[in-house]
Amino acid sequence: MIPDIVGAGGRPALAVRGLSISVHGRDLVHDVDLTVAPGQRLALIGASGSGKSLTAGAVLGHLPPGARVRGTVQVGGHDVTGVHPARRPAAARAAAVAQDSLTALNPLVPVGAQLATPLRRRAGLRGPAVARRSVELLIAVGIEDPARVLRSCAGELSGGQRQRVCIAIALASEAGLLVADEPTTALDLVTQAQVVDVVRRATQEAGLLFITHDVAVAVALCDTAVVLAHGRVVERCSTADLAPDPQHAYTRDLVAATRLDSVALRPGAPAVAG
Ligand SMILES: Nc1ncnc2c1ncn2[C@@H]1O[C@H](COP(=O)(O)OP(=O)(O)OP(=O)(O)O)[C@@H](O)[C@H]1O
Repeated sequence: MIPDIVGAGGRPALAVRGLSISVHGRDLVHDVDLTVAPGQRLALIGASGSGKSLTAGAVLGHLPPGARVRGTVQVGGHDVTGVHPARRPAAARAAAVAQDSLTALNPLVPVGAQLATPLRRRAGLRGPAVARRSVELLIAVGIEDPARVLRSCAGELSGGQRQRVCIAIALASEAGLLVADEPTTALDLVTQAQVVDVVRRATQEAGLLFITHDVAVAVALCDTAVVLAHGRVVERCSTADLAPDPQHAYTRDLVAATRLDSVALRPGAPAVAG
């Protein structure tokens, strides 16, 4: 039973309970609980190796060979623990945005064709509706010249444009949960702020699980924070309390290591299209 269900319809976008993961017998994630309501943005924060990506992998159904999972993962109210993404019901769909947009996109296939796949398979669109929705999605993520970008391959786009395209592809599947694993890490500060703004606008209804080691980005984008250290949750709080009042020594170290003065990242900062 899940005690803290929140959000529209009484179903959380994501409910993780007692999640433990071992890989080849090594215990790496221990007893993690996470709840994300529709429209809620939760940051899973931790240093490198703390278990963020393994946790995200369990949510998405992408764990490495040799991984064993205990506990449960529910997406949209459906138990998807250990279920391959292709075998999950439509209501339990999670869309992913990865850190490296260059490898996330097929370098040989134009953006238009990559965007059309989830629009046909997931959103059920056909004919001219696919092209119309593709343009709408690219405009929604701040692409100024959607016609050119639809014709382009990944290598012809800037890093910021590629990451916007990846977000558009994730949105195209109309999933109730977006899982973004360090999607801004490879970007410069200004582009990072733009992508944060796009993700913020894109998750008004879907839940967001945002994986990051960067407290500044978490504070700018998310309402809730869960801090992971050595595979265990050491702190959970509102992001508003994270920097001024970190409770755990590990969180204090993460906060100390972060630039919190980035004006560009502040919520409500003007977005620059690119
Ligand atoms: N395929 C794998 N086989 C064995 N160990 C793994 C595997 N993937 C991750 N690990 C180990 O699990 C631990 C957590 O890794 P994970 O990738 O989840 O960390 P992370 O917090 O996402 O780090 P980063 O921010 O560097 O991506 C690390 O000790 C890592 O070495």
